[in-house]
Parts: sequence; structure tokens; C-alpha cells
Amino acid sequence: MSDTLTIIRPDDWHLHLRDGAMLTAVLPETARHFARAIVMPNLVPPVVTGAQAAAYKERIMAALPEGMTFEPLMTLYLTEDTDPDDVAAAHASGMVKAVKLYPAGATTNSASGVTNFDKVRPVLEKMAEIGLPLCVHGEVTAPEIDIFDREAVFIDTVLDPLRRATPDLRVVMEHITTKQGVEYARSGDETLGATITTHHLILNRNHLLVGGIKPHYYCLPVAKREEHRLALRAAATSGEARFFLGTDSAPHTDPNKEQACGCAGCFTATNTMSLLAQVFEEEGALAQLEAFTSKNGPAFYRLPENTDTLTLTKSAPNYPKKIITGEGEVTVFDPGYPLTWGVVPA
Ligand SMILES: NC(=O)N[C@@H](CC(=O)O)C(=O)O
Ligand SMILES: [Zn+2]
Ligand SMILES: [Zn+2]
Repeated sequence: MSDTLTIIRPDDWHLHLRDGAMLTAVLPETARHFARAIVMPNLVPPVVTGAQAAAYKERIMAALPEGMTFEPLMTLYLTEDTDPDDVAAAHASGMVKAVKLYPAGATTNSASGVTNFDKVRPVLEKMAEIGLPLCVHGEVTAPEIDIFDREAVFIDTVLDPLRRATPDLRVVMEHITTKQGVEYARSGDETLGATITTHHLILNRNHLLVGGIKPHYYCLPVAKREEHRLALRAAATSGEARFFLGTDSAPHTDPNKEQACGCAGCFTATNTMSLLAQVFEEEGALAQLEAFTSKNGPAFYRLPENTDTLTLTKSAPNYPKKIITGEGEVTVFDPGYPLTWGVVPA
């Protein structure tokens, strides 16, 4: 087994960059290793229109340190008032690469999300017509549904009916966390993709809850039983075109994580490639890392693969424990074991 691995430069197909001082601090953490990212629109207020996405993209590019290259792939936050023609124009300009569906109340800053799916039908039909993917946070929000069942129930009661009603709609199941998610993704045709986060390959719900609650392991969808983590590892390392990396790196300051009602989100932008190389090596699948991080995503999004490379080497990396931001400190995801793969600086 060789001690270095060179892959096509990776992309992150699900990323939270936030805005303002937080954006400035976290953007280099992604741009250091990743060429592009699908940028989530759940700002306050959300990025709903093409004009808002264009302005957000300008703020991202203005925050990029000199000498770094990075391409933000913009998304629009789907609301019941979204205008199909605005979506089509934003797509036609090449700026917007996906529309994001949050069920109302499902996660951080999702209050403007969808409650009545009939109201967004014209937008979904337009997207199917123009081939623009819908990225879905797949959890139901009904209070009577157990939080550990919310993804599986969403698949049966919302996602499958939605795909049957609009069969040409291209859909990405974002941050799948269950074996039901893996099975459903596999059951689809080429209109269906699924992102998997780094942390859901590492955590099960015991890591979150046994021996004291770990606020930095709390994210949505919440980590599930071990059997689900194993199903995700098998899917991610399979090389199957359906599955690609979406880190869902979601920075919140430490005070916002470590409190009586802590925010959901794991910040993995900094060390994701090291974490993934170790996971893939453990699964005997280092040869599939490139498919997961650098090939399957562009293929689904109908974009070219990156032309430059990233080299990983078998030596303990040295990442900061926290990122200092203008809003406060953000803890970098700590898997609880030493990392064994580093990234060779470009
Ligand atoms: N994943 C999370 O736990 N949090 C994300 C929102 C999301 O992706 O659902 C965030 O924006 O903080
Ligand atoms: Zn989400
Ligand atoms: Zn997310």
C-alpha cells in the first residue's frame, strides 16, 4: 500500500459558508482543498431570488483570500412564493446550479421552507423541464414523528410521491443518514443522487450521547444507529455514481453549540479530506475516494471534473482545534482519534 494518494481535486456538494465575518473565516478552510462547492442558501434572510444569489456570490468572491481559487455553485432557497421564471433565468445565466428544498422548520434557518407542496409544483415542473436539480433536506417535521425516524418517513411520505409526480425532476437526497436513504438512492434511476457527509461516516448516536452529551457531534439529520453508519460507509466507498461527498460543514460558534439549546451542525471543512482518507482506508477502499469526492458529483451536476489534483500522504496532519472568526471561535470536528492522512500543500 502506497503512502501517497493523488486524486482529482475534490468538490463539496453541500456546504454552509454563512455570511459576513463567519464567511471570511470559514471560506479559506474549504478553498484550501476544494475547487467548488454547492453553497447552501439558508442565510437570514434566505437566498431566494436570482438577484440575491448573485449578490451572495459576489460577497463570497470578495471574501476569498488573494491567491486562492474557488468557485461557489449557487443555490436558491425554495419557498411557496418562488417564481419559476426567476429560477429559470438564474439557471440560464449559469450561476445557479440547484434549488434547495427545506421542509418548514426542519433545520437551522428553515422557517421559510415549504409546508404545502402543491404551491411549489409549478417551480418543480419548470426545474424538471430545464434539468435543474432539487437538493432536498429529507426530514419530516411533524412533532409526533420521532427524530430518528424523520428521514425514513420523509422518503415514504414526501420524497417518493414527489418524484412519482414529477419523474423528470433531478433530485439530490442531501446528507443521507440511514440505510433506508441508501436503499432508496440505489433504487432510483440517473435522476437521483445522494450526498453523504464526512461526520455521518464516523458517528453513530452513541458517540453523541454516551458518556455525556457532545454538542459538537449534534447535527441534523441527527446521527443514527450503528447499522445506518455502516450502510453509509458501504455506499460512500462503493464507487457507485449515485453517491458523492457533501460535507454539510456547518459552522456555529462555540457559545451557540455549547448551551442549553445548542445549534445543529458539525464543522468539517478544515480536515474533511484527512478524515475521509482514513475512513476509506479502513474500508479497504482508498481507490474509491476519488469517485466519491471528485468524479460522481460533477457527473451528476453535468459539470466537468476539476483539472488539477490533490495529494494526500500517510503522515499525521496538524489541524487547528478551533477556527477564530469575527463572531467567535468555531470548533473543528474532532473524531476522537488521531488522524493518519495529511494533505500535501499545493
Ligand atoms: N446540518 C446541520 O446540522 N445544520 C445545517 C443545516 C442543514 O444542513 O440541515 C446548518 O445550516 O447549520
Ligand atoms: Zn440539511
Ligand atoms: Zn446542510
